[in-house]
Amino acid sequence: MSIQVDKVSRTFQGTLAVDEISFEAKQGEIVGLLGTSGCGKSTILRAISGLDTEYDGTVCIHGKETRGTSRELGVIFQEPRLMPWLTVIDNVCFGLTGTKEENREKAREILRVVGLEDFEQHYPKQLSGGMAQRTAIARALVTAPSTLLLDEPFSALDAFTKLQLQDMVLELWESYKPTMVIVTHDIDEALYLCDRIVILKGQPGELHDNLEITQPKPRKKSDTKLAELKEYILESLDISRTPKQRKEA
Ligand SMILES: Nc1ncnc2c1ncn2[C@@H]1O[C@H](COP(=O)(O)OP(=O)(O)OP(=O)(O)O)[C@@H](O)[C@H]1O
Repeated sequence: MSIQVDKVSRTFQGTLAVDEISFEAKQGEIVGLLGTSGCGKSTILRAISGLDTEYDGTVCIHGKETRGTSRELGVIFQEPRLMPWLTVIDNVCFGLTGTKEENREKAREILRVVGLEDFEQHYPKQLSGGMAQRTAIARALVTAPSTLLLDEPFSALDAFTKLQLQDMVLELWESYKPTMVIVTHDIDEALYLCDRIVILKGQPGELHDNLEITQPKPRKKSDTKLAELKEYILESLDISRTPKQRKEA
């Protein structure tokens, strides 16, 4: 499924938070929404997900204007949002419509993919942060949604778990190529995962750049082209200089 965001603006209590943002995620692309804090990345993702409908402009999913949630869209948030009274497997099954056995079979398959097959009877409080987030990823993926929206999915995790889960998401993407939009603050993460990076800047947030990243995946973290792109992004966001250097420029 492709996603077209066309001139989306959002005002909160009379204050413009994002101003006419437009971009496209083509079928099977991973698009990163990158920008400094408060520029409106999550606001845009909430408009795409349909969790927010009070925006101006349009969001089209596969060419059709949509406003509101859809089963075609899987959403993964920064925190796992698991139901504490349900086991791992029941959290993953929640929302599935098949028979109990069918649902459990599907859930077990995806729990194997995320490496949690031995923890299906655990409750959320018995899991580490990374395991809880893997459960949330399994829950979002169990319906094999054609589009996945991820709002800073790894930002609460330690550096090693974050790298592992980035690779896991890439492997899952390789397996059936869903369209993905991922909100991140992390330039390295965006350069590692994304086919396109949409850069927002300012308050209200405006579209600043739209970069296509053509390096084949999986990518080497040491790739010189990616290092050049990182420098370019840092400079364009004006964060490669100290406040003193900015003043002097
Ligand atoms: N429900 C809300 N009510 C009022 N203002 C809001 C609301 N949601 C977002 N905003 C404002 O909209 C702007 C954009 O917020 P948003 O959370 O989309 O930014 P962000 O780029 O995702 O930030 P961060 O990277 O810090 O999570 C901010 O100024 C924020 O205060």
